[in-house]
Amino acid sequence: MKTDGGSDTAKRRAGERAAEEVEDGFVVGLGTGSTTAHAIRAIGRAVADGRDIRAIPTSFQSRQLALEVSIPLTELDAVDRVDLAIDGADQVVDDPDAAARGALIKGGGAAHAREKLVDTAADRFVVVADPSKLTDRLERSVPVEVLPDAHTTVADRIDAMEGEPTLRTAERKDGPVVTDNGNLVLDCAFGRIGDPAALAATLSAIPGVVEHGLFVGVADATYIGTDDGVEVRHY
Ligand SMILES: O=C(CO)[C@H](O)[C@H](O)COP(=O)(O)O
Repeated sequence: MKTDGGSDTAKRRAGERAAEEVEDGFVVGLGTGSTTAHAIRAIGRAVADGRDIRAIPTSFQSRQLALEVSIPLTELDAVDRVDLAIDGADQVVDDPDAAARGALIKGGGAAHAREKLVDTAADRFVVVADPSKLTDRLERSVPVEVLPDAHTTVADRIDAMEGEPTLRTAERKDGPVVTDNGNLVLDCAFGRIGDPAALAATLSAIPGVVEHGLFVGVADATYIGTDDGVEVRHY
């Protein structure tokens, strides 16, 4: 499983604190990544204690973990509502004065298409993060999932926007990363992103783009695990 710079203690605190928000009868969206994995394990313990919870995973990885800890699974088209989604992030805008406060870059695990689907469908979306994810301005490369046929045409469009697209390559397979949806990922560097909402709209409009990892105005709160406790930001 991919892990980033933050301490595992901080990730665990954030994940377990978010899992406390899951009530009896809830349908919960399960994000992807090492921080969310702590929430999934905690939800598994709540299920083992008799709590009635159903979950919608956002990736093969979160589905496998949910099965391992015996959380009953469901699908978006089988439920009337998703009460809560818990998901990690690669960067979170944490400047109280920034217009884009709470905006995220996601997709470090190439799961951002399903994550965006489930996170935006939820009544409440809680981000779980450690302090290494916080920033005053988004500046990591933005993962862009593309149809395989479109990877060169989308890359050309990104170049024309003065971005730098790089086809994500697999670590233990020759060739590119293939997403759970059978698509490819271009990691697109734009430097410091001044207007994430405008960039998000531009990327969404490119033919062949399935989904990008900019989540703007989507999160309701971020739970930041630290080595001392958990800080909560509400948006
Ligand atoms: O967006 C994601 C996967 O597509 C993850 O949520 C993000 O990469 C954070 O992962 P981690 O908690 O392991 O740092």
